[in-house]
Amino acid sequence: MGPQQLKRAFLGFDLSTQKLKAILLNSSLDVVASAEVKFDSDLPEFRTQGGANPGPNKNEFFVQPVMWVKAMDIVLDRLVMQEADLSTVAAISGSGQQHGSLYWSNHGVTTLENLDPDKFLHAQIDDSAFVVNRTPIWMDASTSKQCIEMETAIGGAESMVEITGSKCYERFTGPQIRKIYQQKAHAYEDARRISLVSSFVASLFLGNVAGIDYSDGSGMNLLDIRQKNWSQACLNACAPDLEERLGPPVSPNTILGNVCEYFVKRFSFPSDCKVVACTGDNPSALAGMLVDKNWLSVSLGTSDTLMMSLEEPRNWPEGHVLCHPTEVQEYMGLLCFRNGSLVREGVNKTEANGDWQKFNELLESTPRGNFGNMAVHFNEMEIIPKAQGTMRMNRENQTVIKFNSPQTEIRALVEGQMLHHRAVAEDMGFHFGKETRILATGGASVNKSILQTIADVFNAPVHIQTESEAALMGAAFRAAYALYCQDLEQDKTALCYRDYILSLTPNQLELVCEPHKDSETIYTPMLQRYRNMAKALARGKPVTCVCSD
Ligand SMILES: Nc1ncnc2c1ncn2[C@@H]1O[C@H](COP(=O)(O)OP(=O)(O)O)[C@@H](O)[C@H]1O
Ligand SMILES: O=C(CO)[C@@H](O)[C@H](O)COP(=O)(O)O
Repeated sequence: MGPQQLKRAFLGFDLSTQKLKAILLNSSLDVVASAEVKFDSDLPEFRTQGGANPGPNKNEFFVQPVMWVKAMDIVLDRLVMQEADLSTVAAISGSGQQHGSLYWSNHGVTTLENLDPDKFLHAQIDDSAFVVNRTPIWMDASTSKQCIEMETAIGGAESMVEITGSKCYERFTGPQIRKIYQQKAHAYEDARRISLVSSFVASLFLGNVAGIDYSDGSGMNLLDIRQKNWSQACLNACAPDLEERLGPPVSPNTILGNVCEYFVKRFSFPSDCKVVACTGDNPSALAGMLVDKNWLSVSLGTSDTLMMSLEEPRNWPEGHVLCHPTEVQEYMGLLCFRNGSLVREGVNKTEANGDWQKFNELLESTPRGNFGNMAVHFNEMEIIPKAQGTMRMNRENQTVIKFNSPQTEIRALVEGQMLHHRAVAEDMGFHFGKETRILATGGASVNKSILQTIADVFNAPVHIQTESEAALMGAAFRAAYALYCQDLEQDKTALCYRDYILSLTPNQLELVCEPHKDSETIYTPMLQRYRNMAKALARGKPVTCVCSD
């Protein structure tokens, strides 16, 4: 490594549901600075709760895109306050919450191309930069009509799965774009370009609307995941003249160009600092986890997700197959559960005064299996199964309104969530056996009591990494790898992504929880009971109640 390379740093961003995070890694991929902006508390003027605003209609959720622009101003200033040397940044990449979309006006695109370094980004990229100022995010589940229309237009859900890797899901970008086309026809007409949250992050640094990468693009019901191009049939089923608004999709390893002058003048980035295509936060987490194919990756962010690498695309009736974020010939499987951290946070507030330590003490004070008391908490419309509501069942299989102790409530919640995740994964053909190992990441992965419940319910050891934010690390790692590939150009001896990153930094995995010996005996029968409860909720079955457990 030459002296210039020794000074190289890599900058990663993660614009997820509740915050914008940034991390600066040196050439050995050690963390040298990090900063974050929490939307609810740092930007209260946008009145988000858990990073989102509820819309006027049922199942609608949105964000004002200017909030994300403002967050970028603040997070960069916070890095500078830590004396992070941005003049050494050789490459930048990022990740973003999946499926959310931004609609650039003509004026917005022109502004982006001519940013004035004397002003904050948000003073320039303001409301007038977007034709939709309440922009839909992944939590929005209001597009059932558009999902049916798109699937019908291309010959049914199976065809949609075959082409795009997923049947139509309400939060996916295609159905969301179609809703805007139908309900805000003028805005759609005026939208010059459409970005995903991830490609929006890249666009800011590029000073130009950036291409959508194959991996995050797989969460739109628009990309042909085998051909790695927009599917004409899906575009036609969605909205007119869409291809020109999306621009050509790009490989996640693409160097999009140099950072724009704004960042050179305002923050002293080198003028040849590269902007690498950004991707979705779940693909980015997989890129940050660096595990091989025997591992199940679990992200406990706002949503809970399960992820795994796949050599070939599969046609799953539920769940998602995405293009892989680092191995261009490969794919990844993704299951997303919407009722994750925010539901745990809610129960923590009511049962333990919002104190996670107390929450954990109560969880640990109850036995595995919770004496047969079980709960399903789908506070918001769940993704698989499509169901909403709460159900509690005691050991006699009677539904109850509330359990009579906070500890029973807490264990029923956490076991219920993990049983849900396991049941859905098993129903899709996954087998959790002796060889299964789990790697956890995301905000709730710091909680060992929750991780122990995962170990027990999945009957598999659970590990964590030194950095609990795999999506953020994945962003910076991908920036480093893209630069390495560029340096080697056509060299066929180039290391693959994982080998290259591991050649610079060891993947420090810490085994945090092993399953108890009785786990399988306890949780196997509970899985079937759980499935019945979730099915009853999905059918909207009226609940017959007794008073308590
Ligand atoms: N000690 C903890 N125990 C359980 N959950 C926690 C703990 N600390 C943070 N969390 C959860 O982490 C969530 C945020 O995770 P994070 O990965 O930052 O979210 P996102 O990436 O979706 O913005 C919060 O909603 C919070 O409930
Ligand atoms: O919708 C999905 C994945 O399909 C969500 O996982 C979003 O990508 C939001 O991620 P987090 O903020 O919860 O990490």
